[in-house]
This record gives sequence, structure tokens and C-alpha cells, in this order.
Amino acid sequence: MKNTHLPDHSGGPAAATHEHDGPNSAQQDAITSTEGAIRIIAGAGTGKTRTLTDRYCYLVSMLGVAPRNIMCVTFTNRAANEMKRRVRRTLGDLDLGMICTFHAFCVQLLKEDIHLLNFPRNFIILDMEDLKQMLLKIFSDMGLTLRDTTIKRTLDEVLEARKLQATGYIDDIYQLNNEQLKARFVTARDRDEEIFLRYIYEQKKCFGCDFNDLINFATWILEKFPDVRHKWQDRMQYVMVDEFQDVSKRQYQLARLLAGKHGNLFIVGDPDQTIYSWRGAHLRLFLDFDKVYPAAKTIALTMNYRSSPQILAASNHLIEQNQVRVEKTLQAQQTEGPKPSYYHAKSERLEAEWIAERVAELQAKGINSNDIAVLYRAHFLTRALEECFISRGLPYTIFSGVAFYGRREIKDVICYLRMVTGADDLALLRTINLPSRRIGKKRLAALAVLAEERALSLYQALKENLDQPMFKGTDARQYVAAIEQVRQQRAVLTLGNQLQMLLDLSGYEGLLRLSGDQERLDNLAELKRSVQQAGDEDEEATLEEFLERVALFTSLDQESEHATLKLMTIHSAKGMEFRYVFICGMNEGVFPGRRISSIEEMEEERRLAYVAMTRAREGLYLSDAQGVANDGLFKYPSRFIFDAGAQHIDFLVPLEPAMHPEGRSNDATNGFISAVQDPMDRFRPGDRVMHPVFGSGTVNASHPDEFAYAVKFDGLPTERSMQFNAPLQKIT
Ligand SMILES: Nc1ncnc2c1ncn2[C@@H]1O[C@H](COP(=O)(O)OP(=O)(O)OP(=O)(O)O)[C@@H](O)[C@H]1O
Repeated sequence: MKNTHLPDHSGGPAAATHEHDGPNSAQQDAITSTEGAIRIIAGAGTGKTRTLTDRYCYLVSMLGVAPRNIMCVTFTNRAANEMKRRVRRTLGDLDLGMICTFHAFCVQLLKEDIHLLNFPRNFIILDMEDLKQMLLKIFSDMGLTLRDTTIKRTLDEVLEARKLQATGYIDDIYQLNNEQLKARFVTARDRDEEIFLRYIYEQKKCFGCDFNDLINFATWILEKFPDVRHKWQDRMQYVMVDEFQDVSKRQYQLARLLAGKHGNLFIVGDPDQTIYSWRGAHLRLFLDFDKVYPAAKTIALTMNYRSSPQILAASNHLIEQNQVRVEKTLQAQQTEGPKPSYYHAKSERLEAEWIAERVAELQAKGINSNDIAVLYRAHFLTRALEECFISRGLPYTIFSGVAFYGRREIKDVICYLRMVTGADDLALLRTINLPSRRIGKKRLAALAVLAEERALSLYQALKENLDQPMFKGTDARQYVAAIEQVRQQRAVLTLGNQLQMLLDLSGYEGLLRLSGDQERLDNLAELKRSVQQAGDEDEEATLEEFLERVALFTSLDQESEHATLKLMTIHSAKGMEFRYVFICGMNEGVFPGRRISSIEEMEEERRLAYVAMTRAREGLYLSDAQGVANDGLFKYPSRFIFDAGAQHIDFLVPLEPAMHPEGRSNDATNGFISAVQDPMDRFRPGDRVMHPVFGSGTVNASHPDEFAYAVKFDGLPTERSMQFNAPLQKIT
């Protein structure tokens, strides 16, 4: 085993920034502070990922801690893989299974202990497609149509909301058998509750866990069974959490539970980069860490090794406009570069052309396309860009919202593979008529009744009733035969060969070929490659393991395959860096989005702009297009351009006064803009203020996180909370 090299390096400015330069003193402190609760507040580009990796290597090689005793959770699988790659480069080939996402960690825990919930070890992980399919079945069972309720609403407001709120549903799963659960449909208080109960019933029937369950089940088991808790707490001598600013309350609770015995909880993140509040991430968790752990040590990393001083100055100025934050100013270590530029185009087409021209200029200077990224707030913004790039023959790759494994043909094949492993009902329903086997709705309904009566899965029921008249004239027998033949050969065939056999015997590949859709065939070829690769990398790898990895894959994990210009949303660009970054569509109503209705949401949008700008190393280009938006409103340049400080931005075309925030009138077209104009924290405790209705009063406290003052008005009996932008005047 190699030792990590950890030379004591001063934190002084360094001109060259190479990966092999030693850590600076703050980084060194973070690497070697191993015991107790440690919070690292790491600004953008300050070497957070690198420090985390060095710390991991330090624990293993200098302190002699086994990798199985270090839990290191990252935000995406992509980040986990990158970290493993770097650790292996230093420490050699080790089992690094505990460097993973929260969800992947929970899968490992559940594989060991889910029997406590009466689920089998080979439970299935339900992805978004499975959930949608399940809901469609439930709607049909309840006689609901998509007019009564939509999939999206049900996913957000029924499933997600209930599972985020409380974990009582797990007690139901645990205590009630299928019949008892079913009996509860009748007593459901309302339609949404019935949908939820039916969902629990369906998931229990196929032993499925959705992404929320993975976290909830793991926490529930740890809380309910002390022996199991102690086992995991013993193991997790060190718990490290990356991107802590985007961790949810429940994930934090899980990390705390696991670190409960040894007390070594290390969190690292950047409060200024919180961009997932809507997923339950709480900036507060980060800010209050030292309240939960009073002995916690906090280390700030503020030397930015990524961006030029000019890019950093604009980014710093932007984020300073936020009120709820931990004050920190990053210092640039890079050499000077040009100021970020801003181009205000007269139309979307002209904006796209301006970007294409700048890209061409960079390429002419010998810059690799891989080093250039165009970032945007929303997917729809790519249309104009794509049209322009295509007409100019400029190759580009879009990191699309639909992840590879979510594509229709890929999901079909994954479900075929699931027929070989667990043969769950969802997988059967998806595959049974691909290609058509003449098993229509009526036959499926009859099969469901058979399965229900005998408490069997659909597949078992089908297999046992192939001779029934109802399957006459269908290809049910061939379907079962294909699956059974692959099952029998599993022990002797490689993963790749199992898949090929299944594709041939089932007729699915033939069906795709018949459709002649080259893109789908290419995707299938890509999937085959990935299955083959999984088998090559590890001869012992099983189909179950492959499916489990795939189920945990999300759209944020997409890797860049081609050396072309990259187009992606800012959310997907999290954690990445590029030499040149374009941020397009910087218009009010787009970025910040029109639906922003509170100051908190506006601050989150600003953090998103900050994440976007800090991805750039040498060049940053901002742009917007004038005109009328989809909703008929006039488009103004984004406030974020001005928030970055006029002195830090090179305005390539002079703006008419009406385009500046201060030049805008307060008419109907920009009511949105004034409605969420950020208020300033204007008063200090003790200030005397005047309100047009309540009269005079004294400011008792200022609560920046709530954007409110506590004011005691002289004429009112109780203290009142007043928004920062309330009509208060200071009395001097
Ligand atoms: N001590 C150091 N000396 C030289 N270069 C460094 C040092 N620490 C980090 N870097 C370099 O700085 C860049 C940013 O590091 P890294 O990607 O780890 O930052 P980060 O904090 O994770 O960024 P972000 O949070 O913005 O995604 C990388 O190119 C990295 O190699």
C-alpha cells in the first residue's frame, strides 16, 4: 500500500495550479482532522473534492483504517466513481463499496437487513418508469382517468409528499399482510389516501422500494432494531458526507445515526451552492451543524484554484447579494484573464449565433471542444442553439433530461432482464406484449384474478396455467420458454451472453430491427456494451448486481462520451469545471424563473447562477435575447447580470436605459420583477421605525433567514413579525 503524500504546504498564493501540488494549510487541516464532528465550508473550486479524496487516503494509509469502516457519501454516482478512481490511483485496488451515494449505501444496508421488514434480499428498486406504470394500474383499478388526476400530481403530492412527511407507512407494511392492507382501501379517508394505500399494497406485493423508501426503510430499521443499529454503528468508524449543502433532513438523520457510536462525522459543502431545496435540502442543516454538535470544528477553504480572478470577482459579487449565507470571500490563485462578457442580443437566433461564433473563435485558437460548455436554466432553451449549431455543422452533445436508462427501449430490456431475476409483475406487464403475443387486456385481467386468488405473482400464475384455454392462440408459452431457458443457462453464460440469448429468444431485438429506428438500435448496442463490460470487469458479477446499479443511475450521472461542445442544464453541471463556460438565456422570467414567488426561492436561483459562473476556469460568457417570452411578456436582462457588478462585467453592447433594473417601470409586464425584488436588511435592533398603519415602534431583532424583523409597535400589545420589505421608515 502506498502512502499518500501530504507535504506540509503553506496556504500562500501559488501561481501554478496542478493536481499534484500539495494541499494548502486549510486543506491539510481538513485532511488530518479526523476525530469528532468536522464541518468544512468549502467555496467553489477550492479543492473540496480533492480534499475529501486526500482525507480518505489519509485515513486508510496513514491511520490504517479499513475502507469498509469509512462511509463516504457523494451526491451522484458519477462523483462516487470519480472519487474511487482517484483513491485507487493513490492506494491501489481496494474494495471501495462504501464510497457511494446515500441511496447506494441504503441498498447495501437493506440487502443485509431488509428481512426485518419481511422483504427478501432480492427486493427490486422501483425507478420513475416503474412508479408511473404502477400508478396507471392503480388508476385503472380505481376507475380513475387522467382527467381525474395526473401521474405527475400523484407522484408529487401523494407519494413523495407522504413519504417525505412521515414514515408511519412502514409500520403498515411491516405489520399488515396483503389482505389486511387491501381491507384498508375501503376505509380510506379520501381518494388520495386510497391511491397511497394501493401503492403500498402494490409495492409490497412485488417487494419494491422506491428512492424514498431506500432512505426511509434503512432509517426505520436502524431506529427500530438496536442490534442492527449497533452493528452498523460499529462498522462506520468514519462518516464523510460530500455536497452537504444539498443533503436532505432524512439523509442527515441517517448519517447522524450511523456516526452515533464513534462520533466521527465529517461534512463538506458550500452553503452558497445549495440548489436542491425543492428536494428537501436545507441550508439550515449546514448552518446549524455547530448547534447540533457544539464541539464541532469548522474549517473554511477559501483559496479558489479554478477560476481567473476576474471570473471570481463577478461570482463573489453576485453571491454577496444573498442575505442568508455564511460570509466568505474566495481568493483566486489563477493568473489574470479577461473580464466575463455579457452580450444582449436582439433575438434568440442572434444570441445563438453569437455563441456559435465565439465557440468557433475558441476552436480556431486550438481550444478543445471538450473544454467548452453551454449552460442553461431550462431545457427548452436549447432549441435555438441546436438549430444554429446544426446549420453551422458544429457538433455538440446534449446532456438530456432523460437518462440513458430511462429511455423506452432500454427500460424494456431492463424489464426483460428483471424477468430472469425476480420476474416481478411490473416487468411482466411491460414485456409480455413486446413483441405482440396476443395477450390483451382481457387475458391480462383474467391472469391477474388467477394470481390474486392463489397469492402468486403474475409470472408464476402464467407459468402454471399455460394449458388453460384462455392462453390458446397466444404466444404465452414462447414467452415463458424464453425466460426459463435463460434462467437455466445463467450459471454457465457470461452476462453479455445471457442478455443476447434473451433478446434473441424473446424476439425483442427482432422487433426493434423491424421498427428500423437507428437511434433505438444504437441505444440497445450501447446497453449490450455496458452489460458486457460489467461481466468483463468482474467475472462473478450477477445480473442482480447489474440491475441494482442501473436502478440507482440518475440523469445527473451521465458521463460525457464525445469530445464535443457540451450543452447541459446548470443542475447537471454541478461539480464540473470547464475552461470556457457560456450561460445563455439570462432573462428575467427564465433565469430567475417566472414562478419564483418568495425571497428564499430567489436566493436559490441566485445560488444556481453562482454555481453556473463558478464552473468556468478561463472564460465566462453571459448572454440573453430580447423579445417576447412564451407567456407574452417582454424579456428583460436577468438581474443576475447586474448582481455580478457592472464593474466586473464587460457589456459588449450598450443597454438602453429601459433594460437596466433601475430603468424599468412598474407596469403589468414586469410586475413579477418588482414583486420579488430582494429587500435589504435595513434596520438594526433598537432602531425606531414608523409604519403607515401601526405607527411607531422599535425593531427588537432582525431574522435574515426569514427576511423579517421582530418589531414591537408602541400601540400594539404583541411583537409583530414584519417582512424586510414592509413599508417601514426609520425615525431619526
Ligand atoms: N492545493 C491545490 N493546489 C493546486 N490545485 C488544487 C489544489 N486544490 C485543488 N486544486 C484544483 O482546483 C480545482 C478545483 O478543485 P475541486 O474540483 O476539488 O473543487 P471543488 O471545491 O470540489 O469545486 P466545486 O465545489 O465548485 O465543484 C481542481 O482543478 C483541482 O485540481
